[in-house]
Amino acid sequence: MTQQIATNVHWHHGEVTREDRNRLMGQKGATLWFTGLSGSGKSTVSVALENTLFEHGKLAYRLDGDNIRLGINKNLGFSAEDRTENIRRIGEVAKLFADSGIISLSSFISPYRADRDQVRKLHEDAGFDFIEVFVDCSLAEAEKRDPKGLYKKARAGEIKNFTGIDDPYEAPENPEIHLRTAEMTLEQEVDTIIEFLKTRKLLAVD
Ligand SMILES: Nc1ncnc2c1ncn2[C@@H]1O[C@H](COP(=O)(O)OS(=O)(=O)O)[C@@H](OP(=O)(O)O)[C@H]1O
Ligand SMILES: Nc1ncnc2c1ncn2[C@@H]1O[C@H](COP(=O)(O)OP(=O)(O)O)[C@@H](O)[C@H]1O
Repeated sequence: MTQQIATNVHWHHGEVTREDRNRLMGQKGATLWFTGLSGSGKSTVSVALENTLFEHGKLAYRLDGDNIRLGINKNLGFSAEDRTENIRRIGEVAKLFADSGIISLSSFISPYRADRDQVRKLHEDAGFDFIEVFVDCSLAEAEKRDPKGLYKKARAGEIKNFTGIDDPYEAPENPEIHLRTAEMTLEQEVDTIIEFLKTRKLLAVD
């Protein structure tokens, strides 16, 4: 947990409440957290889900590893410390999205269980839904797909500390949603998530 350095700072409350925003949006702000190996399908599933939600008048916003690392987190690499800081910052951003009434789709390898649990706590302590989605396929399958050619480079020693090759991935023990992407179609994966969101009553407000 990064220490608070600035002192004498306090959260400033507005007059429009979280519930007001949710009513305006006709949905409940929440965070879906996609975790899995590179090439497991995190981005593919979140893009398809965003499309389906949009078609149904629901607003989601994707926070994606590569995109975030080109901007807000461009000063971070892939050491364990930097991955932890990457996830910490994204967790805070996702929480702001949840507060705004938007459903954020956060797709990061997020290899460390403790880092994901920290983001979960951040959300749940503030009363936000945090839905961990384990995007699961074997290393062999991810390597066979190799959509960006990164496994090939990692095997050739051109990328160091590559998750699954010479860096760890700690699988979720109790994710809300478990997608086995070598056995399910993309459509089944999206349906599974939509059903879960409906069960949690996140796609409507009373
Ligand atoms: N060493 C190493 N290990 C893993 N991944 C690497 C590495 N170097 C670059 N990349 C590319 O960066 C993407 C992963 O970034 P993340 O922010 O999701 O990583 S992490 O959560 O901080 O572990 C990852 O994206 P995805 O393939 O979409 O997972 C890769 O494109
Ligand atoms: N059932 C499936 N779900 C998701 N992706 C799949 C599936 N079957 C095959 N794929 C392919 O696997 C690759 C996953 O890549 P990507 O979504 O970029 O993964 P990640 O974001 O986890 O790195 C894509 O080329 C996608 O077409």
